[in-house]
Amino acid sequence: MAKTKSEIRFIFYAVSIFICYFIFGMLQEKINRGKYGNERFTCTLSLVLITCLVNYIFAKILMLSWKHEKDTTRTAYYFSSALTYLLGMVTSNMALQWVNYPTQVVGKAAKPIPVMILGVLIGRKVYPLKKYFFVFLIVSGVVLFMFKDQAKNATDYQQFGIGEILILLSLTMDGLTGAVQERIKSESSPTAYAMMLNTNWWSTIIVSLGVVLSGEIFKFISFVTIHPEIIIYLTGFAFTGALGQLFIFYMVSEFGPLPCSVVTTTRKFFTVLASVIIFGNVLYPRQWFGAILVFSGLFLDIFYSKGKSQPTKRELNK
Ligand SMILES: Nc1ncnc2c1ncn2[C@@H]1O[C@H](COP(=O)(O)OP(=O)(O)O)[C@@H](O)[C@H]1O
Repeated sequence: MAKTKSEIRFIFYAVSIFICYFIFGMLQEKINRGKYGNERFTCTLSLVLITCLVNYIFAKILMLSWKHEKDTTRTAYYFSSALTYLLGMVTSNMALQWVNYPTQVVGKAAKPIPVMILGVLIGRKVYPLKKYFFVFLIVSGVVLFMFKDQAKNATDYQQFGIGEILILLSLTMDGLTGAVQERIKSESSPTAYAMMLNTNWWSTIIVSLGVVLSGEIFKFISFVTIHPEIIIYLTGFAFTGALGQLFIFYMVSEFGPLPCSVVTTTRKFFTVLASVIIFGNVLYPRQWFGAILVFSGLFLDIFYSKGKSQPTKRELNK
């Protein structure tokens, strides 16, 4: 019975993440890759500051409404996961100044891999061998499905450059965030709200310093004054991000960072799949193969990994 309930919650969180981040993704592209007059928006730190601040306020409001158990998580854990979470966002948004949106999304679709590897090396998590295989199937399927063939024109051919390095850095940061979250989850099992509140509190402080010390704040204010139309995108971006993040933290605190990254990665796949179906585009054989890999990986994972996860300390103490 409890099992079915937790499965229903998993599906509910996953669908909510899909919906929120679908809108979030469109706005992210609009903000980072859109043209404003003949200018581009490049205030990445300010953008991340808005995200963290709104996430913090959102969690704070939610926490006001009911009583919570005392959170015993070490501040050093929250601080380090906040720092890597922040660097992960800064580098992935910065990458968009060098590579286009599909390239960034395909690159970041590999997220479950660093989350898994660093979760084992640093987060003290143990996975059965088959779990590596299923995750590998899902990630390779998503990447195959979304990967765009290189442009035939030699001048369009892009070298491995700053954008790609930023994506790799971002993936490493995401993996480290997951690893620290894994430890938090197993040592003190805080609520989703407490995790969201503390992570965003520390990241807001760190990124505020960055925005002020780098002087980006002035550039941001002048950009918004000249192009006020961006405010509506920024508002929508922050709001859908905060709502989506609430479900992300529900997922992380209840099921862990790996299932969470598998959901966010398949979300990207389903977004592209839906647009292919809606616009009646034909799938290339490579995409068919990718889709089969994704569905096989998901299917196998659901049927063979069920109930095999390590219980948390709190569950053991119950
Ligand atoms: N484990 C996590 N802990 C905290 N925040 C997360 C986590 N996973 C995702 N997020 C938040 O959700 C946003 C979207 O994540 P995701 O869909 O994986 O896309 P991205 O490729 O931008 O990382 C991230 O920018 C981050 O703010």
